[in-house]
Amino acid sequence: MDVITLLAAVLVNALLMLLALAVCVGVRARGGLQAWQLMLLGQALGFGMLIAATRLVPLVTATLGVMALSASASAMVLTSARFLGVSVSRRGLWLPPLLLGVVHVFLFPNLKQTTGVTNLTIGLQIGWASWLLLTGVGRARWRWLCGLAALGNSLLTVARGVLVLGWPEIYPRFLVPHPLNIAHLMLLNASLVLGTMGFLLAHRDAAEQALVRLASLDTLTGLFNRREWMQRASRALGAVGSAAGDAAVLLMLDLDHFKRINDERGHPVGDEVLKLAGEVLRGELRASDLVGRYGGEEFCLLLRQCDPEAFGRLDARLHQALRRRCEASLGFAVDFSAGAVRLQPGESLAAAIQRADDQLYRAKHAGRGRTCCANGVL
Ligand SMILES: Nc1nc2c(ncn2[C@@H]2O[C@H](COP(=O)(O)OP(=O)(O)OP(=O)(O)O)[C@@H](O)[C@H]2O)c(=O)[nH]1
Repeated sequence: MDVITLLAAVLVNALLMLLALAVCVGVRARGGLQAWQLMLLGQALGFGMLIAATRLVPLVTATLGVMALSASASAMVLTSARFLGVSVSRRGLWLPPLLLGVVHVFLFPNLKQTTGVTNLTIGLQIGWASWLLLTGVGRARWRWLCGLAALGNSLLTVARGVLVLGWPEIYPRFLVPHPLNIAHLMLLNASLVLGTMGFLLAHRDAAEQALVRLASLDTLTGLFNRREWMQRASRALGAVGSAAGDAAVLLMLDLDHFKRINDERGHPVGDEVLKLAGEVLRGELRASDLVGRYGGEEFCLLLRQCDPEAFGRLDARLHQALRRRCEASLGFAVDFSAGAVRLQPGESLAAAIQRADDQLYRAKHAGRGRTCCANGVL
């Protein structure tokens, strides 16, 4: 089989996938997919230059070709890191292509050395990507697909480097239709396709997770929205019913005179107060407690294992923390009224919320800035 044809096939394949990605997800696809588009572009440019090097100023075209391939391997590392949500050294990304270019110029046209250094460098770069992918956390299928494709590619590239440096007499020159060259280019082509499929899956997973987050969180405060909180609280309530003595408390909390804050200081300041309230609630509660924005300036809390003494302390802490946070950040204090009930075995969430709301109503009418409790909370 003709190696130039295979090289051209890699080039065309990379360009077609680049085009398909641009059409399907756009050239400005966020995060990892954009880096993968750069990786495909680097492959196309690199192999295009290597083909050109057979006819045109080989020193320049071959050097630019290996630099493009090395930059493309860096883009593969960047793609993996972005999808895995890890950071990688920037220097580790741009230094190999630059160094490789310089070294290539100095060693040219010594085939053994240029080929050895090029293959070892690019092989190790791809190995870095595969290591990130295969050791990353999570059970995502795409991680294994891309990681194994990169591992195969990396091992074969490093092996070529070792072979040419150690046993140059048996190393097949790149353009010779030797089984090793054919196998390498076929594997490279397959790994480009598998990598593109894998990272598209990763892109879809990330979009799905973002949608789930959007559907379950309140955008202003970052707390659970009403629907998500109700679902989680219902599930927890089931557990409370079965675990006698869980001593769970439901607390409904409503910021005081919030309309006045909006009217007198503006809606953006009102939004800031809501954000601070969200931060205070997140900061003061335990991981096992469930907090959500119930609507407007109203919040719902389900406090597990909350005995009367602990509840008294928490309630005082919440009132004080909100006043202090608003005073420090906005220059005026904000307080809240709240109603608390202890969950009864077998009680529905709706019934418990209604009881807590009655207590909240009492707190508002008793002068605000306080928490009213049904029997048994304190
Ligand atoms: N800035 C801002 N305001 C909101 C948001 N959601 C609801 N509000 C406002 O919250 C205000 C709630 O007003 P009220 O229900 O009268 O309550 P209040 O003024 O706190 O009175 P009390 O609860 O009796 O102390 C209304 O003006 C709503 O427009 C929001 O996301 N941002």
